Amino acid sequence: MAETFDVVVIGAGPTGENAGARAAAGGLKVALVEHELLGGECSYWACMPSKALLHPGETLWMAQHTPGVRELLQGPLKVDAVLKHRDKMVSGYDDKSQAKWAEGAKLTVVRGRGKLTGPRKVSVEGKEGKVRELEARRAVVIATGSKPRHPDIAGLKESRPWDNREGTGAKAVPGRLVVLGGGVEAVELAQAWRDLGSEVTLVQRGPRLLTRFEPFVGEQLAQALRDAGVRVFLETQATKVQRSGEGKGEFTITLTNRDTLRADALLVAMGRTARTDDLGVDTLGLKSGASIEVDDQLRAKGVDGDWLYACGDVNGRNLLTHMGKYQGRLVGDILLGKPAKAWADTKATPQVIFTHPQVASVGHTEAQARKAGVPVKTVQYELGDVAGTSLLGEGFKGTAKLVVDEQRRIIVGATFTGPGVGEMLHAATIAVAGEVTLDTLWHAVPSYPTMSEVWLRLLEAYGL
Ligand SMILES: Cc1cc2nc3c(=O)[nH]c(=O)nc-3n(C[C@H](O)[C@H](O)[C@H](O)COP(=O)(O)OP(=O)(O)OC[C@H]3O[C@@H](n4cnc5c(N)ncnc54)[C@H](O)[C@@H]3O)c2cc1C
Ligand SMILES: NC(=O)c1ccc[n+]([C@@H]2O[C@H](COP(=O)([O-])OP(=O)(O)OC[C@H]3O[C@@H](n4cnc5c(N)ncnc54)[C@H](O)[C@@H]3O)[C@@H](O)[C@H]2O)c1
Repeated sequence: MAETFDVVVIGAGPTGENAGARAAAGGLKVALVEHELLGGECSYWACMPSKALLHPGETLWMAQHTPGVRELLQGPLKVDAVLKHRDKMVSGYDDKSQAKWAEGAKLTVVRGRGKLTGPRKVSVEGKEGKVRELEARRAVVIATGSKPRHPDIAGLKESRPWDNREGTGAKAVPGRLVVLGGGVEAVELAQAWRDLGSEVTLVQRGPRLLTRFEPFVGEQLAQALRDAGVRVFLETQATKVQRSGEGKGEFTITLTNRDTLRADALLVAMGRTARTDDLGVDTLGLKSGASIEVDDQLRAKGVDGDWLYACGDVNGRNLLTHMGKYQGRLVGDILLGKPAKAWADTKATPQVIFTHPQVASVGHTEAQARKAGVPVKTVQYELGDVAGTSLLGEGFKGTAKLVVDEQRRIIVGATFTGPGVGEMLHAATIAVAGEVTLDTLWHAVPSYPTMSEVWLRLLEAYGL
């Protein structure tokens, strides 16, 4: 006999937790199904550990630019202390505190692997093989996240390389690390392990790093990584990977430019795919292993009856924790009968890359806005020319760029590079999501002497 709930959520990452908690707060009876740790990839093997590894290096970098402080510095980071800090940030890979939170949020946690067995029906197989059948009166929400994509490179899979789990969780610093990929994960983890003393080589197939961002971002970051001692190969790919010692020894990586790299660890950071294999979506006519396409109400396209929702990484709209949480909250509201529609994830998505310098962006790049037919005017200003930046540290640089819809006189995109710019981003997110006109922004006066004064300079450069 099936256990009945109003809503069954499969996957208890940040997205599933938010969807479930929102629905439960409104009075619905919610089951939250999880087969690993409550908190998902983000809490244990992605956002939290990577930022815990990056922050000490960034603090050191800031200190190295600060007269009176840099003279006090003695030597490199204390590796043991940084790794201990990382372990604390992932709660020792234990989800006890998350389970307590779920209880407080009135969620019924069902441990095991969830699988759709028909409309509104989910079967959950626990570790010991015991199966529980669940039935949802209102809806099933898929929030199963994503997993690393390993391209078809000869010998790669057999060599058992690192993915984000080892890349954020390693217990020791590899002497030589090769990173395949030039996206967000690649640059952050290349930076983190370099800061901790590894000899890092990054191999990117594209002409620059971070190709989804404004071109100056990738160029500046490649330079910053090189200055930090990372070897950066662009327009290069790995063609073959070999490993000695029965999959435990040294890696040999052959590149398209005929170079051969040798390494103690190899990190694959080449994108992610939706976790929909073995989920039973094929029984509903959806493609197993592919993202679940959704409408703006996060309803799975191609499934009748308004009962199947998908949010977070699994729908492929935006692979970011805060956007998954946003979608989760919207689904919770929709299930409570409130009018809600996702639009921030197509026009006002913010993202921070925690390298040093940081990268922060929201909305469209210039190229994306032009492609969307927006009448574009752009303005750019060097962050180093703002008084607040020079006070923050000697020789700090960076760039701020606004993409403006000239007709509506609103900002449709903003990008910043520089020290600590992540904390400056929310002002831009408010301007983009709120469609605040430039004439109103002129009266949003930034404090002196902060880096935010770059807003004034950008508006002046626009012509205000
Ligand atoms: C190295 C790295 C660093 C990152 N850093 C950031 C960052 O700084 N900021 C940011 O915004 N984003 C970051 N991201 C992206 C972020 O991790 C994801 O966007 C986020 O985890 C997505 O949340 P989710 O809940 O959709 O999926 P997940 O966090 O993947 O959670 C899905 C959950 O579903 C469970 N599950 C899957 N299948 C089943 C099943 N059949 N039955 C039961 N349970 C199941 C999984 O065990 C997991 O707990 C990073 C990613 C990586 C790889
Ligand atoms: N701070 C953050 O917000 C943060 C940090 C890490 C990851 N994330 C998110 O996690 C997701 C995954 O990150 P990611 O860096 O793996 O993905 P990504 O899509 O950002 O980058 C993938 C990289 O792999 C390369 N690549 C893909 N296929 C390839 C192939 N066959 N051969 C050679 N190169 C190939 C691409 O050129 C690109 O450089 C992203 O959506 C990202 O936004 C976010």
